[in-house]
Amino acid sequence: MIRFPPVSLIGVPTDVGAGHRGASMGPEALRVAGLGEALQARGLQVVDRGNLSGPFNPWQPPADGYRHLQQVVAWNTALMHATAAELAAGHLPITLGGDHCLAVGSIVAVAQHCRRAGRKLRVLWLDAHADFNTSQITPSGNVHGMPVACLCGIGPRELTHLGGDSPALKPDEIRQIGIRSVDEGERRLVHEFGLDIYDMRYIDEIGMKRVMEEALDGVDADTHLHVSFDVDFLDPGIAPGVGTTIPGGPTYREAQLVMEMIADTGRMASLDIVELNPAFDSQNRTALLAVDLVESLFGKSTLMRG
Ligand SMILES: NC(=[NH2+])NCCC[C@H](N)C(=O)O
Ligand SMILES: [Mn+2]
Ligand SMILES: [Mn+2]
Repeated sequence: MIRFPPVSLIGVPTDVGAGHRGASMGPEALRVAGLGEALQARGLQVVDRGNLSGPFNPWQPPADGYRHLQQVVAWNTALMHATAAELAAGHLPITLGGDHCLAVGSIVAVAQHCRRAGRKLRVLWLDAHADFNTSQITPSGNVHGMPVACLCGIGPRELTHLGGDSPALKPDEIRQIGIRSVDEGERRLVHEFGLDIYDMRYIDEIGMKRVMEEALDGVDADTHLHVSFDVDFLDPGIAPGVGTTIPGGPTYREAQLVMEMIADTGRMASLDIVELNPAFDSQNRTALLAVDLVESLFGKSTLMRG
């Protein structure tokens, strides 16, 4: 049995970084699907901090390559502070998104926490997308397609400097898994930065077990493992409730294996659950699936052998 610290749920009802409205209903859908109760049933101490507040946004078209940049900055600033407070208290923060632009705020706080404690950081980015666009190359202007680039130091100053002068992440601290949609210019940039990407072709060829062994290689007792779980990572056949569905994602079994192998490390210390969009879901099934997978992240297993 892995021991986890008390878990804090931080709702962040945003869709300001997305191309469709509705991810702002994500935190409530996860609550309705029983996330808190499911973790409590696993013996965890869970506190729901409710939702952060931020600017109301009338929906606007992109300006200068970004949609809603100022609102994105405001929400991320709030999330960064909330995450930092939970980590300082020794808790395991779970961001209930909200769209994936939020990973800037959560991961900046996580990275600062690790630097201060002299701990190693490994980010696992579970996603259909690399989220490595910039205002020059984005096809959409949606900031949820840019957080990894911002964390690595390229993007609008307000986001690249959210936590101070140096970039929050070094490219070798992140592993991206499940990737199957990368835009033209984004592809070049990803290669330039040398990001470690386990795309679906690679997963097909070598299998999820080996992919996870590689992605988790080097994670040790001194590593803080942050999981950024974009629900569109999953195949849309099982997870239709997202704004940007890309076919050909991991199956239920593959996703379970990912979560179980992360749990086995015993090192997960923070988590984002993002991009759930109830407006595209039916009967909350994608939220229920996310809760099921998060239970596995926290050690629920049907394993009989071994
Ligand atoms: N977190 C996400 N769902 N990101 C989707 C990004 C889609 C596309 N690459 C874009 O920049 O617009
Ligand atoms: Mn995505
Ligand atoms: Mn994403």
